[in-house]
Amino acid sequence: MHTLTCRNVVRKMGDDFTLGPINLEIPAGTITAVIGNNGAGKTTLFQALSGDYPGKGETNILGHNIHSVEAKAAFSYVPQTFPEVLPFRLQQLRDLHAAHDDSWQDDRFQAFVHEFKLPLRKRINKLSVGMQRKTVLALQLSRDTSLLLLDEPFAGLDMEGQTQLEKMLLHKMEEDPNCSIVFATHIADEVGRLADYIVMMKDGKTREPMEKDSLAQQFKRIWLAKSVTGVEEAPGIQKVSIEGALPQILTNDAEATEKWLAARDAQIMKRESLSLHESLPLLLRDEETNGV
Ligand SMILES: Nc1ncnc2c1ncn2[C@@H]1O[C@H](COP(=O)(O)OP(=O)(O)OP(=O)(O)O)[C@@H](O)[C@H]1O
Repeated sequence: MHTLTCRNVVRKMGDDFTLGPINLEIPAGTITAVIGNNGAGKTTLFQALSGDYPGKGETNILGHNIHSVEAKAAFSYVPQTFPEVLPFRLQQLRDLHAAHDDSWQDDRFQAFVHEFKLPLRKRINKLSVGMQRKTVLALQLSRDTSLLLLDEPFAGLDMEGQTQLEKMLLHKMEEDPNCSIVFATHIADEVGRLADYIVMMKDGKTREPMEKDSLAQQFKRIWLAKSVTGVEEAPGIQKVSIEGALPQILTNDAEATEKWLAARDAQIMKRESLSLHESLPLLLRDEETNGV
């Protein structure tokens, strides 16, 4: 079952940038990290997924069109900027949700207020940028919804806040195993700790979601017993260097590289998977080279 489906979603932004066409399916019970370099279109994608745009194509949440009342009730959205809440006080927004929002969970809200130490009676535009984000996270995550769309939710949070948010998101998944979370991030550690899937963006387009764990199989560092002629041209090769006396290669397609090496009787001394800190930038660089 899919929590969110997108069919041929296209949004033109001025003369220079077009989002899509986006075709995307987010399975129930999964966490997906959307990654991409600055300007790749992540925020524009989140605006499109939330129905916050006049564009083409169709987005459904739990089978309901994004513009329907049913769909609106089924997801929470934390955008990158939120000018509409700034003039209010958190208490006023809490009262509004408590009175009119069937999905509102006040005990969860009180827990957020306590954890994030949120002031209820101060105008939100008088809070620091990080506190403003915590405020909007508290409001949106206190709604009992099946899909969380979070555009860079960790940006601007202090270290304690990042850890708290991470715990809250994992707790939400435990409480509601059919819930889905889609979040944009530039932080490899958050991808590592939270995501099941990674969706990569470049030039307004998304690639097929890939399993995070598959990256460790694909991206490897391999040490060879001696130099192999033409190894720079082997499939998947990202970099060839000498470490100590041993030639070292980085590959984004370990299986194909090792097949190529085996055909030349090259001896492998050691191999290790790359951390996400190393593999994600290579993945994004690869996109720059190969296109999507
Ligand atoms: N209102 C607008 N009018 C015209 N172009 C826009 C508008 N808003 C965004 N864009 C363009 O859309 C493109 C994608 O921007 P977007 O903010 O979605 O990227 P992003 O991946 O979220 O970037 P970042 O990682 O820096 O947050 C950029 O080239 C940007 O200039």
